[in-house]
Amino acid sequence: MGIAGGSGSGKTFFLKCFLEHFSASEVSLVSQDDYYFPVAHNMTKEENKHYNFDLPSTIDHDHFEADIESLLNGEAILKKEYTFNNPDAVPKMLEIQPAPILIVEGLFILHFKKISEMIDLKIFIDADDEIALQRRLKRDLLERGYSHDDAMYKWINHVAPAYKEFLLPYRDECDKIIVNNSHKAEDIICVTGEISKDLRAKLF
Ligand SMILES: Nc1ncnc2c1ncn2[C@@H]1O[C@H](COP(=O)(O)OP(=O)(O)O)[C@@H](O)[C@H]1O
Ligand SMILES: O=C(COP(=O)(O)O)[C@H](O)[C@H](O)COP(=O)(O)O
Repeated sequence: MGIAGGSGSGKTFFLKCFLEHFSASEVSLVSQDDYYFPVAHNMTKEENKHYNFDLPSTIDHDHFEADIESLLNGEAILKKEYTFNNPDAVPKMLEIQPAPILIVEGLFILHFKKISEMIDLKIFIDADDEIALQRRLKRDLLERGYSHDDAMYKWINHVAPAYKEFLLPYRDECDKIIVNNSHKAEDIICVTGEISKDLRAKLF
């Protein structure tokens, strides 16, 4: 199953609700964010602001693809957690076990052809630009230590153009488009309930 959607659309939120319906041994999850090519730790704030993290070329997609293939072949993988631009965070080594349901999540999973072809159920989380921006601003200011201006700079110059070029063109090929403009969890809880019921009936 693939979960795509722009930054702030609610991919992580959707997954959190979805995973409530399963035990750990039933689902495994790989996130595109864990496959960023490493960037220099001594980047200045200014360099970080201009580094575009929203291009497919920033992702080690060969490694991402290989790990997905391993999991589909029933082999566990070992992956270093991505800690965004936080030099103080110590990345954990994540051991991901294969499971009957494999979820692949991220911005460019539909753009990476090989990955897209491996996905049976494609889900697109869709939120209005303004709502996604407000969610992202909140996160960037509180969790990532960006100023309002720097967060806006990234949104205008990196995030929004990447969404148009590398994500939106694939929206209509998805099996389900889930509109997530709400500030409440009910809709997502309901839709994840339906999808998990279908999957359970098919797989278990
Ligand atoms: N339906 C919703 N109800 C309440 N909060 C939501 C909803 N959808 C998203 N959010 C919140 O918006 C923020 C961004 O969502 P997130 O899932 O992190 O987006 P993404 O992973 O696509 O960047 C998070 O703080 C999340 O909890
Ligand atoms: O978050 C980053 C990088 O963070 P930083 O620029 O702080 O290193 C990317 O810009 C993506 O837009 C993330 O998308 P998502 O919100 O989908 O995880």
